[in-house]
Amino acid sequence: MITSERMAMVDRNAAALGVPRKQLMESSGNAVARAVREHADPGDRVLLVCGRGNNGGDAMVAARFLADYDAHAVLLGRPETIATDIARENWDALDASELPADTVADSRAFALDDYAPDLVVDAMLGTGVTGALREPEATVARQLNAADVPVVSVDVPSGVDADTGDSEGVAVDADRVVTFHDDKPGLADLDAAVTVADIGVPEAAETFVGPGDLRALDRASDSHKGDNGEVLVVGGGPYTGAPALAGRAALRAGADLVRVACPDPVAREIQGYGPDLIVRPFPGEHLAPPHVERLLDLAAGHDTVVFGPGLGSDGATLDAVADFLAAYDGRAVVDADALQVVPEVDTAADLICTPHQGELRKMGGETASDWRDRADRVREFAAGLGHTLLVKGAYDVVSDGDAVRVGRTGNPGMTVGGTGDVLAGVTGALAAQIDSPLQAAALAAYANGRAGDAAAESFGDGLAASDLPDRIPQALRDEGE
Ligand SMILES: NC(=O)C1=CN([C@@H]2O[C@H](COP(=O)(O)OP(=O)(O)OC[C@H]3O[C@@H](n4cnc5c(N)ncnc54)[C@H](O)[C@@H]3O)[C@@H](O)[C@H]2O)[C@@H](O)CC1
Ligand SMILES: [K+]
Repeated sequence: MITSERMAMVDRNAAALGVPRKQLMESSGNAVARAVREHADPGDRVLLVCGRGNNGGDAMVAARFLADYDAHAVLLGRPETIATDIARENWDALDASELPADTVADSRAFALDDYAPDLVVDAMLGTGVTGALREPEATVARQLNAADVPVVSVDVPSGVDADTGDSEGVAVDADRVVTFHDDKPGLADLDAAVTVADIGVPEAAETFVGPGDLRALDRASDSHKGDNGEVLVVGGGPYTGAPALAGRAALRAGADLVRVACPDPVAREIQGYGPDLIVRPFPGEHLAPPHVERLLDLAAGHDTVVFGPGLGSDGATLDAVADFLAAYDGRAVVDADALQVVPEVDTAADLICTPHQGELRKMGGETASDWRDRADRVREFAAGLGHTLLVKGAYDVVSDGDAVRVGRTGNPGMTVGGTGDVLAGVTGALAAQIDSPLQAAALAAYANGRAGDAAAESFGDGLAASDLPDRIPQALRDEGE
């Protein structure tokens, strides 16, 4: 099953892999023509009703594959109003090839009987539908539903929401649906036979995080209306730079506000770095159980907590981490030494754990040299743990115990200390903006690697972790769109 939102991401990722949407449309149209062949005989009259979006484009392609039928394409609207370049190119190709095609500008001009079809291909609207069908689509849908003619719908019956199966007004009552790439949740309860057509989307477009995944952020900024979240970084002790790097990275990944809770001496140093980070010091040299109550209060006012950068592995510190996690029920990123506590602790929190492979082994997980084997193991381990894992490596493997995503951006220069702190901060900020922890972690791995790649262009293997945060904003933009 795939939602329309995820399909749009995968589609963009496929284009980035060199399989553009027009090529997918060609496969889709071909699949539609194959379905026609199963339900009608050569010479039969086939009416292809095309909308002005890419759903219509699929049927325009199909018309080219049906030369041995009496096929006729009807565009609902004037050609100038076709919404996408690739649909228009396919319409122009029909026109230039002098294949039977005409346009219907308004509902009064359409009468199904004029075509006397043996079969209708419904390509008015696909996943791009919003609201109730407008005219002339609504009238055409009513005529199709009233007639005794078999209807094959392209991708989804026109008017039906592919994610929910709902329709706000009239929708096409299809006999058969040819849907693309993967089944859609909204098709399950319809009275139609559903065929899933493989249209040649490489598996890599789903597995490897790509520019399409950046859409998760666009959507997040629509729904949160500018509220990009507040992040609390809990870190510092033996190390000072780590929480500051994580905090700065979280700001650059779009968090509205970042506070760093750290021991007094670390706080004084972080304040010296500049005005961007708000510091909430606690007494002593390192985190310990007496600090936990105050941390919990503080955490309650934040969307996510990034736990771990520079905390160290003092016994009292690890006890404090365990106490915190046992009582916390929000969302947190856990990194570095704090990770070893996670498998033992019973927590209601929603955790994203970001171990490197050594830390994963310390948590009881297994690694493997081949990334595919590693992906299987990470998925199993995440399922057992009940949390999301982002296992760092040349290929970063992300899993919530169900789905797996792999980030393959980045370069060997990033083995320098501190890049993990940056990643933890970016993950915290994205997890404050994106609902799915899997998607937030996957995008964080991708953006961190891209920022590292941009830094390597200037500094090669001499890159430093502090080069990364300022390169995160660009790494979170899709320049190819
Ligand atoms: N990977 C993909 O996502 C692929 C998608 N393809 C096809 O592309 C379709 C999606 O294409 P689009 O995003 O262009 O969307 P659609 O073709 O579904 O519809 C978009 C058009 O419909 C209009 N519209 C929206 N709501 C309406 C309403 N209630 N009444 C009347 N008109 C309405 C819009 O103004 C727009 O012009 C898929 O369903 C599928 O058929 C395929 O070509 C291949 C690959
Ligand atoms: K359709």
